[in-house]
Amino acid sequence: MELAEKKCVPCEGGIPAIEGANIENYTSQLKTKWDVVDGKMIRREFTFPDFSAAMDFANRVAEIAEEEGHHPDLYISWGKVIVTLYTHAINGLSENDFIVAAKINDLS
Ligand SMILES: C[C@H](O)[C@H](O)[C@H]1CNC2=NC(N)=NC(=O)C2=N1
Repeated sequence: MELAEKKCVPCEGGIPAIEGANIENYTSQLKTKWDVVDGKMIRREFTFPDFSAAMDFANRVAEIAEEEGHHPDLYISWGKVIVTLYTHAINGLSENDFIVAAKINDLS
């Protein structure tokens, strides 16, 4: 099943983080490139013509996050949104991060 079709599973810890070569297995399923940061987060920068368009995008990301119960860190500035995903409960990456990334990719 495609990542974008999956639903996040509530995570309160107790599962191993996705690491090493397994991260590549997931990033390769994403339709655009997300950078892997410190081996435990994925990040993508989105650009827009102005602040308002960036804010609109961030609000659509927020809707996905609330629907999925899994929340990215968002940096919003003029014409730019940086989305960082990791699973706080395990201080690393879980499948939830890649599911939300795939759904965010489908916004643009
Ligand atoms: C039970 C519920 O799934 C958790 O509290 C969720 C909420 N959103 C979350 N978002 C992220 N990014 N990491 C988490 O560990 C997390 N935990």
